[in-house]
Amino acid sequence: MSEQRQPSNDGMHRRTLVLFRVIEFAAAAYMLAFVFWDNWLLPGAWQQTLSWRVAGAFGFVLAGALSFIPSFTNRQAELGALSIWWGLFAMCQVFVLLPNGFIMGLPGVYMFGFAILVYSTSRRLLWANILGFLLWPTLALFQANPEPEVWIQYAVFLLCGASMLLILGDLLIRRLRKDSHYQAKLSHLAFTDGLTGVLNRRRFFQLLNQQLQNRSNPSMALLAIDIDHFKSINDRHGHLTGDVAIQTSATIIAAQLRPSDVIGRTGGEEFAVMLPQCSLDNAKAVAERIRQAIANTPLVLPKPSEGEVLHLTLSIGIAISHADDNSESLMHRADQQLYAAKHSGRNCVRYAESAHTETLFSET
Ligand SMILES: Nc1nc2c(ncn2[C@@H]2O[C@H](COP(=O)(O)OP(=O)(O)OP(=O)(O)O)[C@@H](O)[C@H]2O)c(=O)[nH]1
Repeated sequence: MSEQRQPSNDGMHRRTLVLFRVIEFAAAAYMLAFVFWDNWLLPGAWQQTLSWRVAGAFGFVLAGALSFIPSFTNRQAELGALSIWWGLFAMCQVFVLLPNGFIMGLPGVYMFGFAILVYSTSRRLLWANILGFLLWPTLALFQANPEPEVWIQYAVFLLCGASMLLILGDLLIRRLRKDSHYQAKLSHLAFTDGLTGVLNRRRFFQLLNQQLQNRSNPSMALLAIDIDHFKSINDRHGHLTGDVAIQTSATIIAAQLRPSDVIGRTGGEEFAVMLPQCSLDNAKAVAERIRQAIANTPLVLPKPSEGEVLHLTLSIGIAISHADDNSESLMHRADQQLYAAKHSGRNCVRYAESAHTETLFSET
């Protein structure tokens, strides 16, 4: 039926990507800077820990660099989580090697814990991240085999940290979901015609222009559709009945289309249908199917004309796109054919063989 695409969120996507790269490269710089910090605090310790710090920094640089490869750019959350796990792992190895490293390392573990929250964009990732948060320090603890009281102290801090991250992560995920739900709702409202549920005029023409700019597409067909004598329906039965006639027409037209076809309401009782990759012969068949479906479906009227039956008819104009068309020129040709169909007595399909000829295709 009608295509209801989400708006592209390119601006936001680019900002997130830039933020991701800044975080990754800043984390790498931080890892390396602490080599010198340790040397100042603990003279000589940096030599022991250098390789793990460099390895940690390498993980961050790698994640940042991968984000420049197009196939990875949509996987920032997973990439970020992996790099943070790796950073945490490298940092835990550093703690094992430093005297009193575990006590000194707790703030660092927490810092990494909070960093993984940035990349916990789904519940699955949140759980995986919390597992990483618990796993690496515990493994490092086994390696270091410290005094029992350090074990207990560490285990308590880790479990407190993990539960805190779980609560915060869950709150963040709820917020993210609410935002994206709200965004989807807003774009649905902005792109959809309130009466019929098909695309509104603005969105239809946006998509039409996009299709026409996509030069890899062969010719497309555009149908301009208008309900015949609609004013008299309103005048005789009232606007409520007129609205029902418009809604019913949209539903019947949409039911005749392929999933890749797009229908929009372009005016009061006017619709347009985009048929991508469609020859004139196929477009004529679709238009004729639509015309017949409407003509053969009697509309049972609502109150106050309950019980009465109305027979709607459509006039349809077809235009086939040229290489240099934009939405206006293509719509203009389809409209010309629609007016020709109206002048030929309505309830028929008209199309142009070429730019200069027009042919009456069907008539009842
Ligand atoms: N009920 C209802 N009527 C609408 C809506 N939008 C436009 N109209 C009415 O649609 C009618 C369109 O009439 P015209 O443009 O004269 O066309 P027509 O009577 O269909 O005549 P032809 O197109 O020549 O067959 C007008 O009376 C508008 O007020 C709407 O959303 N609901």
